Amino acid sequence: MRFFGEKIPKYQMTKAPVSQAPCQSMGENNHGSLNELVEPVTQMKHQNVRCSAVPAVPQLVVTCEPTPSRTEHKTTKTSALSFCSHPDEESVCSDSGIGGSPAPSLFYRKLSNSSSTVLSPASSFEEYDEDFSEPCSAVTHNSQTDVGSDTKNDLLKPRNMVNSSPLPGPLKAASSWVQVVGHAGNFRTGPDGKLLKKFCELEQRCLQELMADTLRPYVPGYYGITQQDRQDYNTMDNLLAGFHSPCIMDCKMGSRTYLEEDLRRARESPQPRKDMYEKMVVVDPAAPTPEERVQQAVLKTRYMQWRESLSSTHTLGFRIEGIQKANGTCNTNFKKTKCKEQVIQALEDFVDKSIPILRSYLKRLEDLRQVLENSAFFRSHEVVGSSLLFVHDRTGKAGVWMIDFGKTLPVPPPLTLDHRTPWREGNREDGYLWGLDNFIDMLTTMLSARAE
Ligand SMILES: Nc1ncnc2c1ncn2[C@@H]1O[C@H](COP(=O)(O)OP(=O)(O)OP(=O)(O)O)[C@@H](O)[C@H]1O
Ligand SMILES: O=P(O)(O)O[C@@H]1[C@H](O)[C@H](O)[C@@H](OP(=O)(O)O)[C@H](OP(=O)(O)O)[C@H]1O
Repeated sequence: MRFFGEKIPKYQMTKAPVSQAPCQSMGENNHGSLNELVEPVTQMKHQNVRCSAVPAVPQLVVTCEPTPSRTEHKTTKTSALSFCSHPDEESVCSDSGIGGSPAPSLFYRKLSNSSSTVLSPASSFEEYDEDFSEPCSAVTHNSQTDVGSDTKNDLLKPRNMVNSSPLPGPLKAASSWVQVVGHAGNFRTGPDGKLLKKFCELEQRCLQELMADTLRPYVPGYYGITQQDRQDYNTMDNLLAGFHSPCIMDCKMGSRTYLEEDLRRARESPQPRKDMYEKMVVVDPAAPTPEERVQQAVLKTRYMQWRESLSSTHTLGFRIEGIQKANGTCNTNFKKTKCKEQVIQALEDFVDKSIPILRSYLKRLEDLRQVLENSAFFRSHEVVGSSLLFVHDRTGKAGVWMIDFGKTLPVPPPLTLDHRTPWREGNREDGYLWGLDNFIDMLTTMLSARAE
């Protein structure tokens, strides 16, 4: 969801139609549809107007200590609106290792969503604390078992992105961070224990707005832009701070993982991707259509829809992306975790069958649901590809936060979303609350089963 190099995110240039799109018929309890790309929608009339719901972004300047080990000095950010432009920057990772995004200047590739259970580079969280010299290299995950992945490059590139200078004492907590899934090379640990995520203007706008919304306690605190080595980062709280050897789970929320705008772009200028074809056939050789087989490539939206139907995204409105256990074991092999029983089994394993932890998560999610239902931000945004990050440790401390707002878009007023209505193209609904309802029901079921 990164848009490095883009002048203005395309998503902000388009106002999606509200009612004129034809409705795909979808069964009950199914918030997704696999057909959108098969039949081009000719009745849609998109207006290319700038979305007025996007507020002006105040200039933010955050400076931080230069990296002593580097010859390049950081420059102070002067304009919060300018994009970091890395048009030549190669994809930092690829699950397939064969090509990556068709538009490398616009998108960053994803690394860490592995299809296998792997051991974290460090065997336990405590080890990260000791590793002052390379905080992220020890904590950035890579799927060494991903088929076709260019493991050497994948491992090296993220490390090269890391500020490898020794950190002074008070920053020790900064090294206590682990990335479970997501695009490699997107993060750095920053000063004062903060987390730096590669700049994405959409995400910045959301985080800024969220700081003034009732959702604030449920998102990482946002501290503006930090520039390091000529790269801009959004600076945010490290949600793992204060946990000891945490267990971490990333769940992607919603019944849809691509934007309506992505569909429109795919129709207007289809860019079949070989890397996604490869990822697809590794999981299911029979999945590509004959046409895709000839092309040896699939559209991203088609790949995303396939991933949604394979996992619990369509049936439950959320899916588990990855789980890191306290002992450093990391499992990102949840692509086919689809039915309730499979999800419950993964959750039981995640909490190590702990009833108090389950109760804490349930309470936190119920509170979050209440806040979401009344949040001005939430009602006015299509929240796609965002995750809930679950964190607990052996002391019994547990928390859940919303992360990843790179594909969260304001909807054109007066449109508002309830996040439960099944998606029909044009209504912008994302199924977030439907997924949260299902999650809460599942935890409730798990707890009542244990009470029997
Ligand atoms: N504020 C945070 N505090 C602690 N860990 C975080 C935080 N934000 C992200 N992470 C870690 O980084 C991972 C990836 O985060 P995020 O989804 O924001 O990245 P991404 O590269 O945008 O992912 P995606 O592939 O879904 O686009 C999370 O699973 C989590 O382990
Ligand atoms: O989990 P998988 O199967 O590896 O697939 C990736 C996943 O859907 C990411 O969410 C997506 O990034 P965005 O959410 O940012 O679109 C990425 O697209 P990308 O390859 O274009 O980065 C996909 O490759």
